[in-house]
Amino acid sequence: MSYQKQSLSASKPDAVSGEDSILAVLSAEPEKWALFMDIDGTLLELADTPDDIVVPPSLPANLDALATRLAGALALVTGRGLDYADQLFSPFHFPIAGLHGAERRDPDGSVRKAEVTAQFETLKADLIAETAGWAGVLIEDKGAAVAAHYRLAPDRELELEPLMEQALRRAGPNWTIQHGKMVIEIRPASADKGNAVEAFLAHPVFAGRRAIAIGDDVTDEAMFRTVNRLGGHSIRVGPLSPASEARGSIPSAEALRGIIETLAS
Ligand SMILES: O=P(O)(O)OC[C@H]1O[C@H](O[C@H]2O[C@H](CO)[C@@H](O)[C@H](O)[C@H]2O)[C@H](O)[C@@H](O)[C@@H]1O
Ligand SMILES: [Mg+2]
Repeated sequence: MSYQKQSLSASKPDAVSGEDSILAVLSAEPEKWALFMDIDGTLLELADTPDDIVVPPSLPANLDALATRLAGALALVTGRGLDYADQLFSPFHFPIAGLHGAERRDPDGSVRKAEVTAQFETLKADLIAETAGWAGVLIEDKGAAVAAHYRLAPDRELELEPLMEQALRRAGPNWTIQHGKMVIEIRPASADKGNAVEAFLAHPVFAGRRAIAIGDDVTDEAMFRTVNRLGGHSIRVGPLSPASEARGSIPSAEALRGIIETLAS
């Protein structure tokens, strides 16, 4: 398997050099690193709808073996709801942040969930009703967040934008808009993926380690900025882009799973 090698943090004298790779770095000194990975588009290929994703049967156990090698310093950081994302990797339960950072389960098992107000429940029901006739548009109810997907109806993006902006005004200041791949979401404003990474790093299992964050989308930029600031490595799945603050890249989810499998064995 091949993957792009980039100068990951050239300005830092102790940084991993451009000739190194995530594989080499993690293999050489697993006790020094903490790994934060996004799910959709990063560990898994994107699918037409949220429920159509496929988790390769070997992935959960490979993640568990890698987590063991990192002494537990591996977390999933996703826009999915925590419970939904968690069951994808059953029977394992990794430290996980859901709803783009608003929900979190720490290594000690303690769970922090975002509050769903009655007003937000009404708003979600209204969004479902308002888009009922929009063929291909899918409203994903994630509890304290809601996503309007238009992957199967790309022409609807321009109509969904004002609809979601209007819904955000109804939701109030505790929520914010999150754009993503063929999706517009309203998520809790309380935390982003960067905040989630920092919260994990404060936990004894992760503390003192340098962070590697791997993601593919706009929401992952928050954790890229955080790990860059903290002297870690930011890796984008897909080509490097001037629009992204990621400093390294891996070509595909399949390539990442290959790296995980190698590290797990
Ligand atoms: O942060 P992530 O783990 O990458 O989650 C981001 C969103 O992923 C899901 O939507 C995306 O993947 C779907 C399945 O591949 C795809 O159909 C959709 O177009 C993508 O936007 C998920 O449904 C969202 O809730 C996540 O926020
Ligand atoms: Mg993603």
